[in-house]
Amino acid sequence: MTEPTRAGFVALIGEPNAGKSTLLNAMVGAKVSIVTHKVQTTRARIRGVAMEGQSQIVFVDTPGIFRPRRRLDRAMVQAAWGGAADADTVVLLIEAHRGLTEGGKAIIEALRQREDLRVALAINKIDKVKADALLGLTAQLNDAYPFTKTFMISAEKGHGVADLKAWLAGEMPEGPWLYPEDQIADLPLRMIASEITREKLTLRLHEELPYQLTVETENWEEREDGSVRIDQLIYVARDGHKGIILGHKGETIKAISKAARLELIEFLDRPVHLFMQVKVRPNWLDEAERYSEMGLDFKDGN
Ligand SMILES: Nc1nc2c(ncn2[C@@H]2O[C@H](COP(=O)(O)OP(=O)(O)OP(=O)(O)O)[C@@H](O)[C@H]2O)c(=O)[nH]1
Repeated sequence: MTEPTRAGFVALIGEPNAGKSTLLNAMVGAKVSIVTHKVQTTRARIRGVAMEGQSQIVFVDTPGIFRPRRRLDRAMVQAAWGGAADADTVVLLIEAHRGLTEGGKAIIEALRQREDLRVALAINKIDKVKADALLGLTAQLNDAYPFTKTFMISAEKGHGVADLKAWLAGEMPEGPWLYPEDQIADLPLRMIASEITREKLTLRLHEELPYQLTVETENWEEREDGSVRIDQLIYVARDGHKGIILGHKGETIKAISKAARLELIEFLDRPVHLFMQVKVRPNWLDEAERYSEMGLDFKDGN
């Protein structure tokens, strides 16, 4: 007899930088969500689809849950909790070397308020600590919350990822698959292209600036010769920011554009012509349209 098909949603939650995007990419086996060393890089509720036997696991990669101050931050937190509430299973990532931080405690406190959730614990970055340190941390975390199951993983090195994935597959409810088997992400290609450019900007620019800009893919043109022309706009809040992104004689934006183009060529597997323009829009952080482009809800007021 063949196994029944299963399909469901898994939300990855945790503090910024816990390794959610890295884990998602490790399970889906392709780069779908941008990964950088900087915190709070994930804005949209990006999904990746993983297959394991007869199970289809749809991952919701949520923005790090943190204390929101600005409107954009609040929209991100809203999206994070929205992702958790829709999920069949939630996986909380805690960094092994940081242990139970104040931020981690706040998330656990919030989880306690929601009895409907099934939450597994994944202690990530175990490559950074000694094995005996993990026992104490596991006990401490399981005292703080009744996790369905505990995993010790290194999302980056791949340790424990297969076990976690196999377990999640078994947790998915029986039902038909939600996506075609070969589809890895339901993000529109335009959004993936914007994310790739935003990642390159984040890697290249310093400090706060990456959080004060947004990238939109305005035009996507498939050409007869098999190549694609992509036009992107980078919105910044200030003139000064525009100058930084352009750099001396346009060198910075050229380097960013080149890096993004190379990645797009690899991702799309065809020639790419990429054009970027930087626009100053003092109020982009308060414009509803910018939010829907990022897959976030815009709330009136603050
Ligand atoms: N040593 C080690 N580093 C890891 C591991 N998993 C992730 N990292 C690193 O931790 C950093 C943050 O990882 P991300 O996957 O971007 O974290 P995130 O939780 O998605 O972050 P936000 O998008 O800011 O919420 C990156 O530099 C990763 O390479 C791991 O298992 N071991």
